[in-house]
Amino acid sequence: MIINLKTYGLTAAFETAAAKNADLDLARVTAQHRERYQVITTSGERTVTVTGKLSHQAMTPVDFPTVGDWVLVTPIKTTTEQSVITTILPRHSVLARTAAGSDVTGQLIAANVDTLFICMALNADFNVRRLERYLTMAWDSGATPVIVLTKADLCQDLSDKLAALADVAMGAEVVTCSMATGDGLSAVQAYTTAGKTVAFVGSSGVGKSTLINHLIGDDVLMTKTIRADDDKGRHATTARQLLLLPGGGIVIDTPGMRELQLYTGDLDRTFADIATLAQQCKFRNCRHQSEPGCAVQAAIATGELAMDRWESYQKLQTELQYQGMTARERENAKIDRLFGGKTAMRQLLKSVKHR
Ligand SMILES: Nc1nc2c(ncn2[C@@H]2O[C@H](COP(=O)(O)OP(=O)(O)OP(=O)(O)O)[C@@H](O)[C@H]2O)c(=O)[nH]1
Ligand SMILES: [Zn+2]
Repeated sequence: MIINLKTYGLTAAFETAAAKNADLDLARVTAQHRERYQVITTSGERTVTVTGKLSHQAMTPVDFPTVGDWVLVTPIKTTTEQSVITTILPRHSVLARTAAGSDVTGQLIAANVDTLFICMALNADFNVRRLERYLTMAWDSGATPVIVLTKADLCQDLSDKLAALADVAMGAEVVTCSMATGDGLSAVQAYTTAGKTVAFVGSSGVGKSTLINHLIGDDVLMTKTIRADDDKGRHATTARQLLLLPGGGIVIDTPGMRELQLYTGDLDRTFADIATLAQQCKFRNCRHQSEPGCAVQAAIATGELAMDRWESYQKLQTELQYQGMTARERENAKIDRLFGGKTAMRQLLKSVKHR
């Protein structure tokens, strides 16, 4: 079977770039698992690594392939031969994160994304300042941002919110949708046309997975629903990190995108049960570890407070304490990390060269 790589987003520019090395196979990276990459070629999927030369010459993580990259791989002529990536073709967009507190380590999250959906829910999550920040960074990545306002069914003052947005949209188009009613799904689909690569960013819980599942279709949606209680479900669904949509578009959903989501909620409100318990601890500054008279640990012991709930609270709390920054600073820092983008990456490369 011969696969038409245009289905996977191949454009004339990449085709031309690849033609200079006719002895190599053109491929797109569909998933990454540490040093191993899953790629798609005209002859099907392959698991590959990078050549020693590429690895040796790489100065920073941006020199390694990432999901969405177009690469050249060595052909396989015998069944025992192992195909390797020799070249990464120039990227037209790159989503990256830079490590906090360090300017030399960065990590790519995805490459060659055409449309970046910045998702924001039309409930308490709605925050114009945050959106502004996301947009600035998104334009820097090379991808075209589209603002997707989710959960329209929960919104009573849509026109007010749209008016507040108008000032900061910076030329980005705005789409409003609700997956509860299905309204606006077709407006999102209008961007996921044949050969176009899209990705979704936004705070946790705004409805990205729900939207992606609607784009993929009912079958996948069902599997996801069945797996909702299984905390391994997420990994199962993201094993393939570049997905083809039935309508012809391509979605990139890498674990890296998920890991860097912003938690913007109010911890004490989201975890009111834990806040109430904490007030009953013997010591006011109880850290709820092994202090005597700790009501939180007591509740975990009796099962009144589920361990995984306590763990997710701690995880979010750590996130909120992120280097002792204010909520605003922390949020900005996280967005900066998510959208290291070209500018940051260029600086990153420069700083390495100057060592
Ligand atoms: N009312 C309403 N709820 C929605 C809508 N879309 C999603 N939800 C709900 O919002 C919750 C979070 O949705 P997800 O799709 O998991 O959100 P996410 O952005 O993928 O969040 P993470 O999984 O943390 O990355 C789920 O309970 C959904 O059922 C919507 O349009 N309206
Ligand atoms: Zn305590």
